[in-house]
Amino acid sequence: MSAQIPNLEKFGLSKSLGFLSDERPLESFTNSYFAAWDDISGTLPQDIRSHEIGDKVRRLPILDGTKLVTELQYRRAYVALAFIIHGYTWAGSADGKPLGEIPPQLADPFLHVCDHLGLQPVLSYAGLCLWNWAAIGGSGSASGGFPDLGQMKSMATFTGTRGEDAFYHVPVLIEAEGGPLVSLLLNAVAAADDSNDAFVIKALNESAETLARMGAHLPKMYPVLDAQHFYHTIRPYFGAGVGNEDKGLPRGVVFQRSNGIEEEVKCIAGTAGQSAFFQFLDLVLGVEHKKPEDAKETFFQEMRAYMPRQHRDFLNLVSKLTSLRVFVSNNKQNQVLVDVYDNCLKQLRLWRGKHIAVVSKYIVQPARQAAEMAENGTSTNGVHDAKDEDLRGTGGSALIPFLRQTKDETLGSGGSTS
Ligand code: HEM
Repeated sequence: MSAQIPNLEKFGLSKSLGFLSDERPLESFTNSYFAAWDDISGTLPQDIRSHEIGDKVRRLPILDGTKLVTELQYRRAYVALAFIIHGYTWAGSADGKPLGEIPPQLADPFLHVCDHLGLQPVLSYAGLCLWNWAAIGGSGSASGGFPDLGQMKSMATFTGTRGEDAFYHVPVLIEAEGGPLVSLLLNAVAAADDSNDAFVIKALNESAETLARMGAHLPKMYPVLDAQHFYHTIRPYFGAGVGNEDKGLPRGVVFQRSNGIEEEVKCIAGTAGQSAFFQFLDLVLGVEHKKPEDAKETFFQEMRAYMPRQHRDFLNLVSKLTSLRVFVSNNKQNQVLVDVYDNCLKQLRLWRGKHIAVVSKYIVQPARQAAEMAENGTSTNGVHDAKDEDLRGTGGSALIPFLRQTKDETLGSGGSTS
């Protein structure tokens, strides 16, 4: 009897695009009632530069979030409101101090939208990447496939630069490339349950090829996104309640409701570590990550709270399936099976190695330079704590040791890493 494989459609997932879903994100609201949110999110880079964002938000009417109808409208609202809230927080006041109190014009609808989508009230990976892309001038590439980096635009950004677009869209390209693996690997799990070695071998071979193609998208970031621009100008806008207590958000982020109630929240900042796709790969392939000694859960378990409810529920079901690692270790006599499994894990490990190089360029190196400048007294932006503080990931992880550990845990059968 085949294993109970979850139905992708029920969780809003696509057979070809995986967690990106078949329906493309809305570029604007079809209901003109929400036009004010489109307007503010559309001019965010200019309003941030001029610090007009604070006044614009205060002049906003309180729109009724319960008038949103479809999932696409809710996602559009999440992207627009989350970007406006982070822009308001970090650039809303002319004196440069963050504004940790979010007024009812944003608080009321945003908390409703997050509740509906099952998301924490903060700009997370779904808002930065999954639901924040469109093809420039139409549906896709000239050849009819998924658009490439130069053909994509964001619905919302903080700086309006192509570099910021690339930071959001390279993950989208990787999710799109890897999308077919969701149904393929689930079918492989079912085939393993039916002792169909031939199908599992074919699926693992295809998966290894797809993982290699996913890795080829990562360097696309390099020519478009400048590391200093990312580190000093874009990344600070992702800042959330956790880790910014001494940077002007002592109570985290406080949502002021129109009924007078204040809701204090401390969330971590958005990171691609919140991608459900990579957690899916780890689960079906049987990659296990250890939690730090002093922690209640792994980084990956913690990140599930920051995924849309549908994605979290899907992963919970997948985590109950028997992984392909178990099937391979029960069939060690089939050397072809062992080899294709090991090759697949090797490709995932290589992807993680390439990702570490990206993180080194965009966080570790600029953080070191900033720390050196601060030590030499040549810093102009008051960065004194780069060594201790900024070498943590956006999601709060201990960055390079964490990413190395994650890569090293991506083992082949019998613990192989070659
Ligand atoms: C400038 C580009 C990037 C930077 C600076 C960056 C930074 C980071 C950091 C710091 C972490 C550690 C977790 C944390 O946030 O605390 C992380 C994890 C992660 N990132 Fe990235 N990242 C970048 C690009 C990407 C891309 C393009 C993807 C593709 C979807 C991606 C996927 C992941 C995943 C899946 C993890 C979890 C660790 C793992 O599974 O290996 N990142 N990233």
